[in-house]
Amino acid sequence: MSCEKGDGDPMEDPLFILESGEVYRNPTEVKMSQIVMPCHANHCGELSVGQLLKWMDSTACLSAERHAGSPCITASVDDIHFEHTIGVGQVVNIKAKVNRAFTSSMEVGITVSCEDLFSSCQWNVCNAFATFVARRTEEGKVQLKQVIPRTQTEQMEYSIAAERRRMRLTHAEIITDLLSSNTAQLGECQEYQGAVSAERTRVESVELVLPPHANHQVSTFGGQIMAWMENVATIAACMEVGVCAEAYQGAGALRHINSAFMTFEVLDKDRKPRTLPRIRPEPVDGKRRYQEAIARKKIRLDRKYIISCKQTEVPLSVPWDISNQMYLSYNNVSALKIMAARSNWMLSSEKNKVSLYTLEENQILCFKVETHVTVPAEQAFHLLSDLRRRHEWDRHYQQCDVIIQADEDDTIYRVATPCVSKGGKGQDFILLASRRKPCDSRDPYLIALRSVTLPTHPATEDYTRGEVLCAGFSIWEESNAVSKISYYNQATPGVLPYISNDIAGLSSSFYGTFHSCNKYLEENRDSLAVLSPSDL
Ligand SMILES: CCCC(=O)SCCNC(=O)CCNC(=O)[C@H](O)C(C)(C)COP(=O)(O)OP(=O)(O)OC[C@H]1O[C@@H](n2cnc3c(N)ncnc32)[C@H](O)[C@@H]1OP(=O)(O)O
Repeated sequence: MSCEKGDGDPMEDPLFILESGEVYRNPTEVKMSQIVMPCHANHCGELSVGQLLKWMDSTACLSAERHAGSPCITASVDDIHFEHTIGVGQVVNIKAKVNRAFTSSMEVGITVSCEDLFSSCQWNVCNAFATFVARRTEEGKVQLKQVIPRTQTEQMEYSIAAERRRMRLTHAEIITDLLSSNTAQLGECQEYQGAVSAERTRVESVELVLPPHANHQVSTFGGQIMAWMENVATIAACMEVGVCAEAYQGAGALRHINSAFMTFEVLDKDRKPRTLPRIRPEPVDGKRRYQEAIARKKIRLDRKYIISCKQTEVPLSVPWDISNQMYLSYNNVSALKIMAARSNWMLSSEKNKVSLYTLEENQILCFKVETHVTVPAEQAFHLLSDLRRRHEWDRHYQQCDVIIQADEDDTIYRVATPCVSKGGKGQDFILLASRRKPCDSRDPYLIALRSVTLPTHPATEDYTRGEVLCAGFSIWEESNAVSKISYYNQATPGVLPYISNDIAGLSSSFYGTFHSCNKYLEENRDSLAVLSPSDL
C-alpha cells in the first residue's frame, strides 16, 4: 500500500478548468465520506465488505438519479477487486458519476479510497462499475438523456463504457461457451484426501425486510441485499462462494432476486494467504457448479491479466484462445479508444491535407495520421476493416491471410511485410482485428489492431516476428458523404523501422501511403457489395 498525500490526479478533480477557461464540475458526481465505526466492522475489526457495498450502492444510486431525474434501480455490479482492507477509525471516500447513458440504463463509475485523517495518507481501495436502470413509468421504458463528456477522462470513460456494456451483456454466454467447449481443460472433479463436503459449507440466512433496509423508493436497497449476501458468504468461506438471494412474502412462492460469486483469500497469522482444504462437490448439480467455478476463475484471471493490467505491464502479444476472446477484443478496442481520447497530440507536419501528429508518453511514441475523404463513414469502415485489401493501398501489407474468423467483429490475420533493410528478413505479424460500429453519434467506427500469439502459427526462420501493441483506425462521419479518418499506431520496436524516418523527416512515405488510402477509398466509394471476412 502506498501512502499518497495530496490531491490525486488533476483529471479526477471534480473542479476542472476546461480549455475555454470555464470551471467545470461533472453534474452527476456524488461524493460521500464515512468514518468507519465499530458497528461497521466485521469480526476481524475491519470494515465489512457488505457495509462498503451498501455505501457504494447508495452513492451510485444518487448519481444515477441525478442524471435520470427519476427513480433508478441497481441492475448489476461488475466484478470488484478490493485491494485493501479498511480499519475502524479510517475514513472511506466514495465518488460516483455517470459515465454513459444508453436507453434506460446507465453505467455509473464508482471509486473508493481510504484516508487516515491523522497521517493524511490516502490510498485506493477499489474501482467499480454499476448499471442502474431508470424505473419504467406509466408511458413505458424511459429514454435517458445523453451524457456529454467534457474532460479527457470523461471522454475515455464514455467511450469505453460501451465496450464494458458489450462485455457484461455477454458474460453469461462466455461462461456457457467456456463450459461447453473446454470442459476437459477446466479439470475434472478429483477426489482429494481430507476434502470438505460442499454441503458442509452451506449457510442459509433469512432476513426480514424492515423499514431501515428500504431505500427512498420504499424497496429493498440493492446494497443491503449485497451486504446480507456477503454476510452468509463470509460464514461459508472457501475460495469462491456462490450466493443466491430469493424473496418471498407470506406463503408466496420464492422469487430469485440476485446471484453473486464472492472470492475470499484467507490469511494466516502472518497475513500470508493460507492453503485451504479442497472441496468435494455434491453429485450432479454440485459437480456442475464446481466446473463453473473453475470456468469463472479462468475468466477472472484472464480479465485481471488482460483488462486490469496497465498497457505498459501487458506483454505485447497475449495468447489468443476462445475463452479470452471477449477480453482481448475489449482490450484491443479500449486501448485504441484511450489512445484516441488523448488531448496532448502535437501536430508534427501537414501535407496534401494529411496531418501527422505525435505523442510521447512514458517513453512510448505514438503517432496519428488524419485525413478527410469524400466517402460515407460506413463504406470507409467496410473497406478498411478487410485487411486482405490493404495491399491495394499500403505497400507494407505484402501478404495478408485470414487465420481465424472468431466472430462477426473479430478476425485474426497473418500479415507479412517486406524487409526494410538490405539483406534483412521481412517481418510477419499475427494480428487481432476488432471492429466496432458506433453505438450513437458520439462514437466513431473503429478498427483496432493488436498482436496475439497462436500456437498454430509460431515464428518461422523466414520472417522476424513483429508485434503491434495498439494500432487502428477511427472513422467519424462528418456528413453523409465525408468522413474523417484517423490512423493510430503505438510504436513498438518492430514497427519503428517503418516509421522513424518519416517522423524524423516529417514527410515521405506516410503521406504517400495515406494519399493511396484516400484514392483507394474514393475509387471504391460506390462498390456495392463489400465482403466482410465472415462472408467468405
Ligand atoms: C447488484 C445488486 C442488485 C440487487 O441487489 S437486486 C435489488 C435492487 N435491484 C432490483 O430490485 C432490480 C431488479 N431487477 C429489475 O427490476 C429488472 O431486472 C431490470 C434491472 C429493471 C431489467 O429489467 P428487464 O425486464 O430486463 O428490462 P429491459 O430488458 O428493458 O432492460 C432494461 C435495461 O437494463 C439493462 N440490463 C438488464 N439487465 C442488466 C444487467 N444484468 N446488467 C446490465 N444491464 C442490464 C438492459 O440492457 C436495458 O438497457 P437499455 O434500456 O438498453 O439501456
